[in-house]
Amino acid sequence: MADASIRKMKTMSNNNVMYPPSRPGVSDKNMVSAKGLPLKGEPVQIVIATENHTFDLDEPALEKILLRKDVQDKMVAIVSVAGAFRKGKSFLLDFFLRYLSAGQHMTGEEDWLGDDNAPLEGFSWRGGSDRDTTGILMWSEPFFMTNKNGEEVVILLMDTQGAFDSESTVKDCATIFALSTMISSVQVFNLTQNIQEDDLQHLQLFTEYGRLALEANDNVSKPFQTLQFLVRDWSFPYEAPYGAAGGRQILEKRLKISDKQHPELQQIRKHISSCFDKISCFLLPHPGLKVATNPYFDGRLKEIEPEFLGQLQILTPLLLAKENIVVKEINGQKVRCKEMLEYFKAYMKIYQGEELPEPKSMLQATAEANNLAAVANVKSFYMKQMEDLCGGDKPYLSPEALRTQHNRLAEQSIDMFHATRKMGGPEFSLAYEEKLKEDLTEAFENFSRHNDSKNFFSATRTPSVLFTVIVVTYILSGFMGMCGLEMLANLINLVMIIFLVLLVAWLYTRYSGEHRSLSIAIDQLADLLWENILSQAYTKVTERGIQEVLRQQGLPSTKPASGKDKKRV
Ligand SMILES: Nc1nc2c(ncn2[C@@H]2O[C@H](COP(=O)(O)OP(=O)(O)OP(=O)(O)O)[C@@H](O)[C@H]2O)c(=O)[nH]1
Ligand SMILES: [Mg+2]
Repeated sequence: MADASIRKMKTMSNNNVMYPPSRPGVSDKNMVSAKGLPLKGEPVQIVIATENHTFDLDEPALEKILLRKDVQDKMVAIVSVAGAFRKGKSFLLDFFLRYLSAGQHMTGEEDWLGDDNAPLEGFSWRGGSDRDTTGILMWSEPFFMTNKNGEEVVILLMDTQGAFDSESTVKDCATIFALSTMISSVQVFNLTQNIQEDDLQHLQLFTEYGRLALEANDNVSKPFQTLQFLVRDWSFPYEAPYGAAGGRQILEKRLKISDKQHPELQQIRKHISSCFDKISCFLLPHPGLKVATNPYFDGRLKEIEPEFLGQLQILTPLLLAKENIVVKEINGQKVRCKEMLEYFKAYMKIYQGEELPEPKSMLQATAEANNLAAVANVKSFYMKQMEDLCGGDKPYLSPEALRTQHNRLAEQSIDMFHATRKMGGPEFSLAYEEKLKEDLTEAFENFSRHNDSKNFFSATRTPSVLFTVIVVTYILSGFMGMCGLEMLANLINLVMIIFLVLLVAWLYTRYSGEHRSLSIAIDQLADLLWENILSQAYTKVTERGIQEVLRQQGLPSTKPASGKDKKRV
């Protein structure tokens, strides 16, 4: 209640006096329902929108509603209204409140709209172009009803933050819509004037975000229950009449799938149909200019067009009458209030966590897709060229030649990436270009390794090293034996046997493909011996051999100049 008052004051101070004040009603002590009875309850902020674009659940506030003694064990029906901002969602919910509070005292088909001069109160609503509702609010007072199956049901009303205002990101809008769709048994999708293709696209994006959170990807069970398209200010009653029948007509037209349609359009429609158990539509007339443009309009009936009120009297029972109310079900099980609290907490956690991908704006998503496709295309060009050069069955290529070819192809690939038309501009593409360069370098390293493995000498390095050690130790042990150094000879013999065993083990692992870690360890040992001892000895021996040949031929030595010599030169 205090929050609502603070919010009211904020709205008034943020926006000029030109704007009408919020009408939370709750702060008015003398708030009365249409029938003259006090409207019990207040809007409670249960999901709070924070400044850093995250949402927090006010658990104690929600517990206060759902864990009330007379409520917690009863089945629950949650009706939510969601859609773009400033389109009369909260205003509509206040009529739902009137219906439900009058229903507690109604005996039959009475006029629940009530007094012509009573201001409309309940959830905060107001005129003006800036957003009003933030996060998610729930009416504190549950309404009790016995449905057509004789089950006692608690009805809760939920108001949501409007989508597409200038302060919310795509993720914010998707989170509120998805969360309210997951929580509610009836989601009213509030639109104005028509059902447009972009409305369907947003619905697809938001419901997919919700479906992802539920992990209901089996495509068999439908993740959500009832979706009620509500078209406000319907201006073509001569084409489709106001109300449910006209709604059905328009919905059929908009959700029709035909073979002639582009697959993308078909896919949107299939997706929406696969998400909800029941989809319907209702066309509401314009409520009149006073409602839409008068800043001092406070919701009294006498200023609203009778045609609008007439249709409202049809729509409201369609959603809230005991024969129509939809009990919340999850996985085919009817849910009680106290269970709903747990679901609420669990769903909230998913949206607060990191595991869901971030929904993006259409341009950003398209630009990302463009750039990724360009990277993939260029990479496949590079891979194909390199495969032709040094792939699987191609012979060994000198590392220098391979690097030259790589440099040439990498340059060509980057040029190709630049030349590909991509959305998002050069700055956006920069990160993808960097990634492409990294990928090409990594691919080149793999090609190089593969090429090296084709080199006979590097392929036979391990057995050669092991064999050399065996021969040297054999000769050495013989020599030591001849010198009478039996102990040393035995020790060297032991080393020889160890290396013999290593050689056999290496041959076995290479032949069988088993114990690969042992093979890698032996390779590493061989590399170590080669790099630290044998290669140096080998270089020295070959160098000395060359010098000897040159000396015999009477040619000058090719020995590298020492520090002193260099100075002299
Ligand atoms: N044209 C038109 N205006 C309406 C209708 N219903 C309510 N309004 C007006 O729309 C304005 C906004 O009403 P709200 O109920 O605060 O709208 P909202 O969708 O909750 O707005 P946010 O909370 O900002 O998302 C008010 O001035 C209402 O008088 C309708 O059916 N058609
Ligand atoms: Mg609102």
